[in-house]
Amino acid sequence: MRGILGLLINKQGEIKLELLFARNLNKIYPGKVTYKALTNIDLTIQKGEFVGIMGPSGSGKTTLLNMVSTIDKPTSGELRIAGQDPYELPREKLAYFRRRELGFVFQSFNLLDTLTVSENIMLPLTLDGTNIAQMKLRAASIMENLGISELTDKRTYEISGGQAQRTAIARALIHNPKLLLADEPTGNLDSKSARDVMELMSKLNREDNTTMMLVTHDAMAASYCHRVIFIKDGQFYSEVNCGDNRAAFYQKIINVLALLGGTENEFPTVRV
Ligand SMILES: Nc1ncnc2c1ncn2[C@@H]1O[C@H](COP(=O)(O)OP(=O)(O)OP(=O)(O)O)[C@@H](O)[C@H]1O
Repeated sequence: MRGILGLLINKQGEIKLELLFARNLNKIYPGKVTYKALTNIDLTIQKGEFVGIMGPSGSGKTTLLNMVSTIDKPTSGELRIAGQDPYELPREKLAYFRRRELGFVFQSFNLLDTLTVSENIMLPLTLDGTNIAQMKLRAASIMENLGISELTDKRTYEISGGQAQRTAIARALIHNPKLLLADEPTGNLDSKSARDVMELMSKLNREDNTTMMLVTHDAMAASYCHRVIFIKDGQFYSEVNCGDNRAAFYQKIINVLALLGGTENEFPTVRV
């Protein structure tokens, strides 16, 4: 039974909060030749879940992420984040909703070179007008939690890729977003740093119950999720669940990727 605010009561009588609820999402890109990038996508993510999205190049992953991140409106379908349809909000409120409720982590880190690590992390709070002492406290606390306290005064060009991604994750989480959206967060990292970043995301998900959606080509990264949804040609293809054996989950992901096809270099599946 589904109520308001995304509350769902399952057959066992447990109350679950649907952080993300998407039904029948369709996206048609207009143009001389229109292109249907997503067809009837259903996706539900419950509070505290860590969900991966995979699929070959051009399958619609970024399009889906853009819909969920409220950057681009679906052509049709229903979307709610924590019970709110973001596209019902007027423009200014939508920008505020995106800033308050969502956190973003990108492949290219998107840090500002002119700022120190801690200034980068505090950036979302400066936009909200939080006072400086409070911002510094919050930044120090999250940096300690993410193991990057020693980077406080460093500039972004003085830190490694793995440290830059940790900084970006700290920045994404400093305002306690309801949903963290990560787009290929390991795409620019060597395999050791990639593992470290995924370990960190997994820890944040477990310990802080942070809800996460991860778009990736990387089976190793995806194997840190609770479940992975595969899309192909803009449509749902299949879903695999982690269960309690991550090695077996990794193998299941590899198997689906093999069935999905794609170019040889598309899925870097060699990280075991
Ligand atoms: N603005 C746009 N206008 C027209 N077509 C687009 C637009 N953006 C994406 N597409 C098309 O929609 C399809 C899905 O693109 P999308 O970027 O979502 O795929 P993807 O799975 O993220 O791919 P990749 O893994 O290569 O990043 C592709 O065929 C792409 O060419």
